[in-house]
Amino acid sequence: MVASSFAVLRASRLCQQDWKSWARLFVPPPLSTGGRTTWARTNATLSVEPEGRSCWDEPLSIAVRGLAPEQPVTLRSALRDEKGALFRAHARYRADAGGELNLARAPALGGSFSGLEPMGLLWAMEPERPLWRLIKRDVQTPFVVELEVLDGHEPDGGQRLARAVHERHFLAPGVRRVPVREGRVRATLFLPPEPGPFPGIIDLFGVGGGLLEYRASLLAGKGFAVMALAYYNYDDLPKSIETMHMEYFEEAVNYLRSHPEVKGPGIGLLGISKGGELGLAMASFLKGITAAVVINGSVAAVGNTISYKDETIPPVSLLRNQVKMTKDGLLDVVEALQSPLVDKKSFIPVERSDTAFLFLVGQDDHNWKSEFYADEISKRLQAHGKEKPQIICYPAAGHYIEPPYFPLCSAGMHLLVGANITFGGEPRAHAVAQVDAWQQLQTFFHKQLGSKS
Ligand SMILES: CCCCC/C=C\C/C=C\CCCCCCCC(=O)SCCNC(=O)CCNC(=O)[C@H](O)C(C)(C)COP(=O)(O)OP(=O)(O)OC[C@H]1O[C@@H](n2cnc3c(N)ncnc32)[C@H](O)[C@@H]1OP(=O)(O)O
Repeated sequence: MVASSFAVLRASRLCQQDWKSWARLFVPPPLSTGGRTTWARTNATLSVEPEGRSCWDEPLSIAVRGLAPEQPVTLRSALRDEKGALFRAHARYRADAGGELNLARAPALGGSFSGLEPMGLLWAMEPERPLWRLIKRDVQTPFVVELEVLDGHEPDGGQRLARAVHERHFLAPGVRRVPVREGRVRATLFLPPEPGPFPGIIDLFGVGGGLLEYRASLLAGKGFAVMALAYYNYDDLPKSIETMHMEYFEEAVNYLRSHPEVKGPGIGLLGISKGGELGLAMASFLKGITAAVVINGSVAAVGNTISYKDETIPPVSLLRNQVKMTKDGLLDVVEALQSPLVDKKSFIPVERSDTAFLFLVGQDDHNWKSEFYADEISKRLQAHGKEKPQIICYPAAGHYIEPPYFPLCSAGMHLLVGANITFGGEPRAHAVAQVDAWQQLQTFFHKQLGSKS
């Protein structure tokens, strides 16, 4: 791993609105009636559809009924992650002439977002704890989202008129979760409801390691057999890694390809960030990979060597003097990796691959130059007579392009750098990118891997 001497920077200025007391939410203040319109309606109802529960990647229909005509209200949302960190959003609205408010038709007038954003109360959530990323660790439990309607336009002040609690699940009904401990492989396989076989996909996250299952579990709900694969910092795998041995990943590919519920002949790969870089290396060195989706990946080995049999790809040089400081006191490392066109030995030999590629690129990725890497891969593949990859670029989207409705993580601790860095992205554009990217990658995998036969 890259050694780090950077002190951890405190970037609390980035922390969004500091809500003084969560407890105050539940203690409505008395209504002032002296000469002012009293709007509060105790018969207001908040409806969320589907009712009670849904999958995290499903859109919701949110409406309030029983308000006064043109009544100003504030909607608030909140959830806690499994570490107890609170994420919240709020937006100001006005009811229509009939005392109704439908988020599919009414624009938000301000708050955490503005304009017509039916899912803004989810994607615009911000962590109370600075630089904290919304991560789902246990996919067998939902995130519980609390929604509230408050009288007036003061997010901390108005009387609460209605409330709803909605569970956002990560396992669609019937999806099976199977822990995998086969040979050296440490993973979790998610299988759609029977019967199979299903197109198979290996899912890889990035630096930090561990075993994140939420993307694989959601994708299994779309008809794929998806194996979330750990490669370090999990179970009996190494805590850190100097060299990424492709033989480990080969074992995982072979395991999935030979699974009785996985349709052949080849499988798909999905990787983000370092996971995208690894996906590219797997597609270059290993057999049996028909399709790969790389989300903001690198074409160079970064931070560690990649090895397969007697070949090694050394990491690109770090350009420490290119690390910048943002006005928010974060490091910007986007210029801090040497180009693989200069450090040529660090360029992953993609030209050897017969895999079909889809690159999903956030054009405001500040982790590294994802768009440049995708373009260079495309040039290299075509120069070697290989199929031109599909590249989809998302303006103003940052590094962590997640499944729909995950709030943007625009900055945070980077374990490889050892400091808080900016990951880029503008919340609304990033939310749009996530919805599209999720659909695009499913369409791509269905086309390349075939639907279940
Ligand atoms: C010497 C100078 C160097 C100069 C360098 C110069 C240039 C470098 C230039 C460029 C470098 C770019 C290289 C980038 C390459 C790779 C890019 C990526 O891969 S981006 C990351 C993508 N990764 C993932 O998506 C996987 C994320 N997974 C994880 O992080 C972990 O699995 C985990 C979810 C955190 C779980 O792991 P674990 O159970 O072990 O976690 P812990 O609970 O023990 O926490 C560990 C650590 O993480 C902090 N943490 C935990 N949860 C969160 C959260 N939700 N949000 C923010 N932070 C979280 C936690 O506080 C712990 O931190 P600490 O130990 O400090 O307390």
